[in-house]
Parts: sequence; structure tokens; C-alpha cells
Amino acid sequence: MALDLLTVAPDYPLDLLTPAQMGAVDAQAALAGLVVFDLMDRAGTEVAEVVQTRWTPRPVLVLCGPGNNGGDGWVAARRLRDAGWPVRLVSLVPLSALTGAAAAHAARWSAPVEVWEGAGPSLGETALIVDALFGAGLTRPLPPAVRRWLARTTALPLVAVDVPSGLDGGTGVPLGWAPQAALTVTFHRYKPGHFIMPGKSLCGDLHLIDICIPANIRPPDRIETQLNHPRLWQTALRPPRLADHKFTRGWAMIRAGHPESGGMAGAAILSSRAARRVGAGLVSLVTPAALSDWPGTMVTTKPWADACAEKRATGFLLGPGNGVSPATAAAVLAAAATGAPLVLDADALTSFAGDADRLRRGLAGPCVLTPHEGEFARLFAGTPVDLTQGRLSRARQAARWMGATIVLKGPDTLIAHPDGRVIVQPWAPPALATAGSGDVLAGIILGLMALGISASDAAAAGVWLHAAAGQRAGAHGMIAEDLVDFLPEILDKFIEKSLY
Ligand SMILES: NC(=O)C1=CN([C@@H]2O[C@H](COP(=O)(O)OP(=O)(O)OC[C@H]3O[C@@H](n4cnc5c(N)ncnc54)[C@H](OP(=O)(O)O)[C@@H]3O)[C@@H](O)[C@H]2O)[C@@H](O)CC1
Ligand SMILES: Nc1ncnc2c1ncn2[C@@H]1O[C@H](COP(=O)(O)OP(=O)(O)O)[C@@H](O)[C@H]1O
Ligand SMILES: [K+]
Repeated sequence: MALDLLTVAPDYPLDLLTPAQMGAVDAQAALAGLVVFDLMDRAGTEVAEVVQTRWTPRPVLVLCGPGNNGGDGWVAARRLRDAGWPVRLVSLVPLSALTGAAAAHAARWSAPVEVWEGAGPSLGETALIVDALFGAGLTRPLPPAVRRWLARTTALPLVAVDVPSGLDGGTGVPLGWAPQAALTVTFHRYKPGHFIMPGKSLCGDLHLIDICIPANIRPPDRIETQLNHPRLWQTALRPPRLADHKFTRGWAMIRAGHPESGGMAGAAILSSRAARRVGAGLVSLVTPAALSDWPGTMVTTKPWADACAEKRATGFLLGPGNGVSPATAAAVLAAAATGAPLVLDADALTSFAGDADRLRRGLAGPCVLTPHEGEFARLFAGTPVDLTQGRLSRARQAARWMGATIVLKGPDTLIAHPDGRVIVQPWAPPALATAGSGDVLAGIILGLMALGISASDAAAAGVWLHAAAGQRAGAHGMIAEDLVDFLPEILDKFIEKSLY
């Protein structure tokens, strides 16, 4: 699912349901009188529709599993055959093993059935595979023969029903292995695994189908994972007000590195530009070297302790180009002790590698940590965070343990809050993978927090605005410096107009 990030109100359901929550919704739907046979009919019919929209008629092989995912496959096969497509249907289990709605739909299939044997079916003329083997709630790896067969057919496009079979819909992590889909068609609500790597990549293009389960049928427990959306944070963004002066719009302090201490001053400069562009009233680069940047950026060579003592400071950022050192760690703890909003990135995180508990104990106010995978692994090694888990679980554990918002960056940036909620931002142009783009993100989040926006809103809004700037900058030739220049026009779309 591609998305225009410059759209203020894109239309998609935010809630991501775990397989257990989806199961609970199914059960409640049944209690409410919805018939599984009908839901399956709609699901399989829509799969066939999507296939016909994307491909011209061609020999298709539909693989049906033992459960309801397989049931969807029987319906899709029937619809494609009715539409004149050459369809082969392969059932993983003998038909006598099917139950419920899947068995009922299998009974409506009037053409030959191949039952899986040994190494699996021959491919023959097959030009397209529909994978209706297992759904998002798979709890164990694919049978080895199925895995080997699927691994041999990678040259053919594969349409996954609900998820590529083998992918854990709750985490985005394959249970051992899952095939690469060209297209995944899922039902009622997206699952976390559709958006979290490597699941996001394995699903290919995503289609969400409304199978007419009413929206008021919800799982009994709290939905803890959501897609990012402007409506989560848009009202927190505020225009300049008539009575504002620069100090009411926040004063952000950024610690800049010194080349002699292994630091790179350019990173902090990028952050300062971004913090200013999102509206912080004043931004100071606190630096041991004499830096020059945009004339409106305040540059001071005073000691970091003096910056921390500035009572009017409303936010601190440490890390970009700071150098990994005990001095950086000490500077972080000094800023943290003020209780003012804090953003920690890059070297500020790595300076606590092996000693994350010291950072945890030092945090006294709202804090956002913005690690990429490498920084995350270094910081949380040796903590209770289980680094063998997938990104969603790790980000969630880390935020809970640290008591801070964690922005785990990547093509599927996760914004995890200490209360267990995780916001997923699966849309970001890969051109953002360029040095300095993370420094811009840290500066955006800092600027928003310095304006008085909460850590959770600043992180979610910041990640969106950063990705939108990347999208606006275009696919080619974008450098981190460019991102900052697109922020004004992007903010203009998202912030209500100022009256004065
Ligand atoms: N309302 C909705 O949302 C709707 C949902 N719909 C569809 O339902 C799908 C979910 O269906 P589902 O719960 O039946 O799960 P699914 O994966 O098809 O089968 C589980 C079966 O597989 C078996 N099994 C598991 N692993 C195995 C293995 N490695 N090797 C062998 N067997 C294994 C397992 O056996 P068991 O673990 O009990 O031994 C069980 O029998 C969902 O993805 C969507 O496509 C639609 O119909 C429209 C309405
Ligand atoms: N493949 C990708 N697709 C989308 N966004 C990406 C991708 N790779 C990196 N990004 C984003 O680019 C930024 C890179 O940040 P980071 O790794 O800290 O770079 P730097 O430290 O050089 O500024 C992050 O916001 C990250 O989410
Ligand atoms: K499947």
C-alpha cells in the first residue's frame, strides 16, 4: 500500500490486530450472527477480483491449506475458474480432513482436485500461484516439503491470502521461512506483520478487503499497535499565536561535537536547522569549536553545564556527531537531570552501551530515544530486553524498560511508548537512507518537544513529517540538507492556519 504522506487525512484503519485479536473478532462476529461461510465467500471472491485486476488470465495454481485460509483458496479458485481462468487446485490435506466452512466451500468445487503428495505438485504451465495454505496465526514452521516446493517456485508471482504462509502476522517474523509474495490480500484489519520487517517486504503490495464485519466488533483487550496517522497528533501541532514571543515557542539546546573528540559538527547543524524549521523559537548549538551556520542559529562555546543551567531551555538534544565517550554520557546525564524534554540519538545512545541502566536511572523527564538497529542493539545488550525477538517486541520491551519513547528507525520505523503502545510508520522513501537524515529527524522531534508537544506526539508527528519531507524531495538525488527545506510547506498542510 503506497501512501501520499502529504495527505492530511489518508483513509485506512489504524488498528493492527494480532492474530489472537483477529480470532476474537471472528468469534464475536459468529456470535453476532455473521456466518463464516459468507465471510469466507466474500474473502475468496475479493482475492479473485484483485487477481483479475492485476493479471490477465493465465494458468493459476491455488494451494489450499487445512483451515479457513484454505477455505478462502477454494472460493478464489472457484471464482477464477468461473471467470474462465485455467485453474489447478492443490489441497494440502485430503478433503475428508476439511471441516466447517472450508469443507462447505470445497464441496462447491466441481473440477478435479490434486491432493499434495511427497515433494508437491508439478508446476506444468503454472504462471501464477495463490498461497492459501496458512493464515496469520500460524504457530509452527511450514512443513519442510511445502517450504522446499515454495522455495523452488520463486520465479513465479505469488498471491498470498492473508499473509505469505509461514509469516507470523503478529510480529512480521517468519516462522523459519515464508515465501516472497507479489501481492497480499488481507481481511477486515491489517496485522502488525504486514508492516514490520521482514514481513512488510515479504507481503509485496498489500490489499485490505472489507468483508463486512461491523466496526463495533472489537477484540476484548487493548489494541496496542497502530499505524501512524495525522489524526493521532495533528491537533498537537500548533501555529504561532498572537501573544507568542520567541521564548514561548521554546528554546532548544543541541550539543555539537568537536572534531578533536571524534565528533562531527555537521550532524548537530542539521538537527538545529530542523528544530528551527518546525518552529522552536530559539535553537542553540552548544559547541566547543567555533561553528558557523545559518546566522539565526545561536552558537555558543559556553560549557554544556551552563546550557543545562539555562532555566528557559525547553528541550535538549544530544548525540548527533557528539563522539562516543564518557564525556558524552556525562553530558546526557546532566541534561536528563534537568527534567526538561530530551532527545537522544546516535553517540548519546552508544555512549551508554553496556551501561544502559545508568541512563535509565538518570532520566527525569520526557525522553525520546531515536536508535537505528545498530544503536539499539548496542544500547540494549545486557538489559532485560530480549534481542532475539522481532522489532515490534524489542521496541516495546525497550520502551517499557527504559521508561522512554523509543523511535526504532528503519523502513518500518516503530514508535514505542512506555505504556506498551506502538505506532508503526511503514511508509518512508528509501532515499532517506542517507547520512544525516537521522540527524534531521532528531532535530524535528526536538523542535516539536521544545514547543511543548508531548514525547509521544512529537515522535509520531516527527517521523511522519520526516518521511513526508523525504517523499517531497523525490526519489533521486536527495541529501539530508534538502529535507529541512521542505518542512515549511509540509507543516503548512498539517497545522491549522494562524489567526492574527
Ligand atoms: N473472520 C475472518 O477473519 C475470516 C478469516 N478468514 C480466513 O481464515 C484464516 C484463518 O483461519 P484458521 O484460523 O483456520 O487458520 P489457518 O492458518 O487457515 O489454519 C490453521 C489450521 O492449520 C493447521 N496447521 C497449522 N500449522 C500447521 C502446519 N505447520 N502444518 C500443518 N497444519 C498446520 C492447524 O492445525 P492444528 O494446529 O490445530 O493442528 C489448523 O487446522 C485467515 O487467515 C483468513 O484467510 C476468511 O475465511 C474470512 C473470514
Ligand atoms: N530503507 C529505508 N526506507 C525508509 N526510511 C529509511 C530507510 N533506511 C533508513 N531510513 C530512515 O532514514 C533515517 C536514517 O537515520 P540514521 O540511520 O540515524 O542516519 P544518520 O545517523 O546518518 O542521520 C531514519 O529516519 C530511518 O528511518
Ligand atoms: K496464506
